[in-house]
Amino acid sequence: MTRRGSIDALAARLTGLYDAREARSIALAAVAELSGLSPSALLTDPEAELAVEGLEEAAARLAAGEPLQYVVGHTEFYGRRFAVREGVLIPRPETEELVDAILHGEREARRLLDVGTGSGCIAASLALGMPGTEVFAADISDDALTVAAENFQQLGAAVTLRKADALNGLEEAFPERFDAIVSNPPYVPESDRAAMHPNVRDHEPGLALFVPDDDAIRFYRAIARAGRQMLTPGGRLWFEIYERAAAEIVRMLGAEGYTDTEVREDLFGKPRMVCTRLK
Ligand SMILES: C[S@@+](CC[C@H](N)C(=O)[O-])C[C@H]1O[C@@H](n2cnc3c(N)ncnc32)[C@H](O)[C@@H]1O
Repeated sequence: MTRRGSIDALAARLTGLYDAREARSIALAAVAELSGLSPSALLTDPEAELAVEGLEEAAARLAAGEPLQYVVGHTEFYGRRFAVREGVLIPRPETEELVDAILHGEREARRLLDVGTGSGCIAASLALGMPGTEVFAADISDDALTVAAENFQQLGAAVTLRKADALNGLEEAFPERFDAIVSNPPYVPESDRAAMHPNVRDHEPGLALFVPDDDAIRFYRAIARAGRQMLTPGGRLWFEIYERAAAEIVRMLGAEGYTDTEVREDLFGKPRMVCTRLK
């Protein structure tokens, strides 16, 4: 088949699951990845013959709704390649903004903790971007801990990784004192599950995404409470948040003893990040 033919055939299989434009861009990225050619090389010589090993298997997985990043086994985050697979959340571009804000806002930090590290994307980006800072990371999921450890090793990121429950006993798992605690915790209310795109809902781990509707800010509250003991005086919390929870999180942080709370918007203009300081 020609290069164009391979892309067209895959895009046709994905249409319905994705809109036509997205289907085409996923097909192009998948064929590029599997053929080892760049998307621009594929497009500049579309009539050249192309034999791609593994394309049929990849196409079947994509047509079943599996995200491209799981099928190819990696994604890009803050300029680096991270391994991802089923059981671990695929890092999102909004989270790159959180990393960027911390790299600029925590230049003096000696010790940082990332709670709910997933693929390790935040912790590794901070460790590599702040060579003088000791970085720690926690997750409750064994799948996440395995993938994060692989990514830290592959990227040469010096991160101390521990299994810990953010909702229970975080202080005991991390007796060190931190200048900042960072988290992009699960924050999607269960009632939003049905409206999510099936490739997220049916393939990414529920443990990484969902919280009960009647206590959607539970992770923020638990980390803020633990932070009173875990942070150095004036230490800061950095959270990625669900846009609709911003006001409730700000109120809770005030009640838990934090000050100078700031809500920042993401590239799409939605409240997405909170930074606050222990009084
Ligand atoms: C939204 S994901 C974020 C992953 C990664 N930090 C990122 O930004 O891509 C939330 C993470 O929290 C972890 N998690 C869920 N419940 C937890 C708990 N009780 N204690 C610690 N981690 C938890 C999940 O396994 C998942 O890796």
